[in-house]
Amino acid sequence: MSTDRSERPLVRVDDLQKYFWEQDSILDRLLGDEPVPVRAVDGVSFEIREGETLGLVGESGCGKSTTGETLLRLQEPTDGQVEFDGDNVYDLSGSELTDFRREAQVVFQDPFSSLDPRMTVGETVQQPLDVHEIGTDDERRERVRDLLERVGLSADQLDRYPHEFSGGQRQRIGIARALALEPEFIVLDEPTSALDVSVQAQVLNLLDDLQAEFDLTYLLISHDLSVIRHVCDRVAVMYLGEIVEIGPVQELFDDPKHPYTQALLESVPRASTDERDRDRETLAGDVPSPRDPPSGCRFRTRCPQVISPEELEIDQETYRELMTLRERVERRDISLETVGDEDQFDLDDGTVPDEDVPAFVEALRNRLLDTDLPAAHEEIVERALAELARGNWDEAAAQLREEYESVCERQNPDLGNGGHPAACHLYGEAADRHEGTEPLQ
Ligand SMILES: Nc1ncnc2c1ncn2[C@@H]1O[C@H](COP(=O)(O)OP(=O)(O)OP(=O)(O)O)[C@@H](O)[C@H]1O
Repeated sequence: MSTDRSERPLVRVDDLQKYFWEQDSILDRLLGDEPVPVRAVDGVSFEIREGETLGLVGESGCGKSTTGETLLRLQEPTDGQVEFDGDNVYDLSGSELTDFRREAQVVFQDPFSSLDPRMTVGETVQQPLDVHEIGTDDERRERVRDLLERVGLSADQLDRYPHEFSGGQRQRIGIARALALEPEFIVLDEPTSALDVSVQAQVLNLLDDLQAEFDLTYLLISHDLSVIRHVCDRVAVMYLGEIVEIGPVQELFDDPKHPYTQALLESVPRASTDERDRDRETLAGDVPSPRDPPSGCRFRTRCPQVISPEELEIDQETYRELMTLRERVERRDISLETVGDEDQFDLDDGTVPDEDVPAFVEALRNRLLDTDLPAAHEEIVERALAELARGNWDEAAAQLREEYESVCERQNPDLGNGGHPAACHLYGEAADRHEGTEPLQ
């Protein structure tokens, strides 16, 4: 947004974690199971430079809001550190904490629920001034009038209630309230997502003007790539509680490195049908649960560029099919009872009689895989499926893992440093090893 930016970080987030425990089911508690946390934010590090707008983008549920709220200390962290202007936010108390609460503000998505319906607009905007005991009564009222006019409302509207305003006007009220204490930093959490498209641009322009006028630094949380592109200086991309890529906005849009960023950019709706078909392929599958994220790279279960072991020499599509097969074996998510024609195989004790194993394996293989495999792989798969026929799920999983395990599931790639890092094995050591073998796409 602004052009006059310094490189000095105003906010420095270091390995921030926020886990939630409170949503364990009653059944879990009755059974006395160990609570399993929701790992909403799982070790994120980034900086926000003075005067810049950093965008935080990712699908719903990836931890954007929790990151914003935790770094403002609206939520206590599970671990990690946030420095604001050189001080660790979580160590602050007393007047230092009060100062931080003035300097760092938030604007929420939903102007309907974030404004108290029983308070007039004047009271809403004045409340932070009252709480922090800034100025005399007259000075506070004067400041509220100025603020309302500054955000494009009229000072005559002071005594009205939120329901008398449109969505865009209510968001302006939220912005005026956030500005009341002359903050340095504002977290904008989906500030325009609840607004009509025509109003969105006006509110974004207002935020841009205010940033220049008051030297503000923004963290803009949005799932909307067009908002990010038009407003941000740099962008951090989040997936399942982690930052997978961060870089200058233009560079990230022109040259996205992480397969997740590439998929996000390609999934922006386009006009032509062909493109839309492609989009569906690029971000296939559901986001895994943040209670039990995949091992290694968290995106690997949906990644179209998973790195296969070096010597395999099979294409990406076939490898992806084999990975899916393996995951199903590991989860025991294959119904053996329904293999073949009705009552063809007798599975009374969970195993197939020896003489039926070859026919069972053939029927199961044809049900599970669409692709023809090179002979060596056909053999490996059939051997593993024969273990299933004998009820040996763990052995089948072990055999498949030994042949097909990817570096992407063994190691979680680091984000690294520099101007535009991406947390992906395609850019790490595995990439060097991979060079010159199979094409990745
Ligand atoms: N108070 C809470 N208790 C338990 N789990 C929570 C809580 N708040 C958030 N979560 C979970 O943490 C994860 C991250 O949520 P968060 O709201 O930060 O994501 P988000 O990227 O901002 O998504 P959205 O855009 O939908 O708000 C989600 O799985 C969410 O269900």
